Amino acid sequence: MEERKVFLDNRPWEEAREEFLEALKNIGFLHPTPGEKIPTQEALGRVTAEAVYAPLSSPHYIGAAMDGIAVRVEDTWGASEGFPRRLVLGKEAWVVDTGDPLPEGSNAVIMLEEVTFIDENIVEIYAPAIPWQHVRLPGEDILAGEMLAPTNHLLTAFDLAAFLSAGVTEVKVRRRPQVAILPTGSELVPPTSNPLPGQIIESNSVMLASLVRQWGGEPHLFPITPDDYDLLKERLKLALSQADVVLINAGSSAGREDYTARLVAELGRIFTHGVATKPGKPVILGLVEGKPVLGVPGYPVSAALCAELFLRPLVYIKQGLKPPEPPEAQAILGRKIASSLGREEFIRVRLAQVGEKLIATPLGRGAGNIASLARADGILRIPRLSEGYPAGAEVKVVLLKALEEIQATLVITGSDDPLLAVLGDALRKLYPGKGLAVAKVGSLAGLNVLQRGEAHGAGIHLLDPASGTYNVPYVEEYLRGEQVVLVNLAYRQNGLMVAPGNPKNIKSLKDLVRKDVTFVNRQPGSGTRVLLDYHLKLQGLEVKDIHGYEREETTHLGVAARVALGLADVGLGIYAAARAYQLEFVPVAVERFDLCFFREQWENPLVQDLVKVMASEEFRKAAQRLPGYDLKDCGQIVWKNF
Ligand SMILES: Nc1nc2c(c(=O)[nH]1)N[C@H]1C(S)=C(S)[C@@H](COP(=O)(O)OP(=O)(O)OC[C@H]3O[C@@H](n4cnc5c(N)ncnc54)[C@H](O)[C@@H]3O)O[C@H]1N2
Ligand code: MOO
Repeated sequence: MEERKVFLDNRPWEEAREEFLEALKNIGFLHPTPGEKIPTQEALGRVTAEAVYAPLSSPHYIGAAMDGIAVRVEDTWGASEGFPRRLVLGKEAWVVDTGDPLPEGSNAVIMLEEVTFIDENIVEIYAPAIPWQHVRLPGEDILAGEMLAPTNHLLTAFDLAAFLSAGVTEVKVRRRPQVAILPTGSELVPPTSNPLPGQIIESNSVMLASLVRQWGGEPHLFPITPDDYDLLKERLKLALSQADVVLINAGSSAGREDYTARLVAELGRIFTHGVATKPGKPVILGLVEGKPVLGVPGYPVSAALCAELFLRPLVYIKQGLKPPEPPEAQAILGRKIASSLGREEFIRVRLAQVGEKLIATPLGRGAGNIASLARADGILRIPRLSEGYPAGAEVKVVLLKALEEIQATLVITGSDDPLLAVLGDALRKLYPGKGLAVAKVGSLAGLNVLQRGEAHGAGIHLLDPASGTYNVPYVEEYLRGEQVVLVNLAYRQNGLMVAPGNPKNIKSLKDLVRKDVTFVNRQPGSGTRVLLDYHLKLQGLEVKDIHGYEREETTHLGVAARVALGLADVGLGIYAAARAYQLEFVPVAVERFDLCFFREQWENPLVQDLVKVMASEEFRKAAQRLPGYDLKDCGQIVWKNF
């Protein structure tokens, strides 16, 4: 077995990029791509390869700027309200429409509104005209020979219109930088809705290709290359013959089948293998046959970040552009975030405009969690030499979405439920541009988030075992002194999740104490645990008799996974979790899920729109796709203290 390099570099990414760009500059790679002529109509977003000059003036003839009559100024002298002048049509006055060439000899236009047609030959005017009034003169807009755009200019819709009006029908633009994308990995399969266990759907290429297009480049998508050194080598050579830059996706780390680094080293030179970022650590920056070859990690978020940091500048520079700085905003960190020393972390965050404050809440950090990148509103960078930030810290966030979109989005914290996504969808349908995002922290923690003013509302389902009532006792205790309203979202079924076919024939909570049944529980403090304990007590069942009661999971999905893997026979949770694991669901109890708002937010028009949507036919119809919900009180105020 050959020797493997296991330890990667751990350089600051800026330093690695700087060195790489310097090397590329020294070999002349950073010169912009050569020009190609394309029709002006197709040049939006392209970059000029040379200055564009106007062959024609615009306008290119003397024309009327208004509907009316063309006249000779001299013939209008002396006209006034008291002494109107009459002009003979066809001799002293000519009817013209906006844009018509001015008839020979005329030098002004009088607007229709200021003219009386006496008969078909005679018109009357009431004021003298001044030379060239309401007339567009040649070159007024563009002079023949004038420069319309300089070299290395990104073409806009307005440029294209200006070019065409000056007779520029073709423009020489930079050839789009060609980026070859080579997905690799024997586990990858082309996009499908029926992957087998162990097959990973190849999804990075579409992301990387779309980014390349957004930046102005042209992607060349290669087929999936299995982990085969020689085949990868062959494809890399082909890619180098077709593209300006080659990106090999995955196999960048130091595993048994991570060939990228070895291949780049064999064919060319590696500048960096490993940067001090999280995610994106095992990136490879190399040079083969005078062209950059980037090895980016396979995890989607790592791949996206590496492409942003190392590929994006190349695509811009090759077009003769400076990569634009992304927009940023100042935000307040909703909760504390810890980060490991030595690597710069790029954290996906959700942003919420609550009152005056823009609140940033960290989202999932896994490098494989692409949906959290899709949902993220921004990226928070934690420097290499920082261990993170406390809650409440002022931080700078790179925006992934427009601030107006973020400001039109309601953030509901607390407990998540699939019904909230359906509600958000209906909100978007009925009020385009408005949205709802869920920042799941659990019911009780949600009340805390509300108290800190970091979300607009909270979803809660907190059963008070003493009274058997929902939510109100908790709000009275935890939000004492605040003005609060509770609006019902739904009554939702909780049930027992069991293996398909219900092999242990579990019909109710009473079956949990059977000797042959093992249970998986939720953590203390979770709404589901409180619900379980309450119903056990009502039915006089003893927790000590439940086999597995002390085995805890912290999510509905965690419970479902355990049952699906056969590690437990049964757990309590919501229907959606059971369905995700194709488990059977035996309904046992109904809980009340309310949305909790402080008075200030209750009066927010966005919240009022949401409440209207809750009452809408649109939402109620859409909600039918989720079984196990009763919407009889949905949108109704169930309690308020102001
Ligand atoms: N012992 C160590 N293991 C790992 C290290 C390390 O330093 N020591 N680094 C970890 C880090 S950090 C990352 S990031 C990954 C990067 O690994 P690779 O670039 O070699 O990627 P793979 O292992 O092949 O793939 C990772 C993951 O991504 C999936 N993948 C790959 N390509 C695609 C694609 N085109 N579309 C969708 N998903 C893709 C792949 O199936 C894997 O699940 O290594 C850690 N390991
Ligand atoms: O650095 Mo890896 O890229 O954590 O995800």
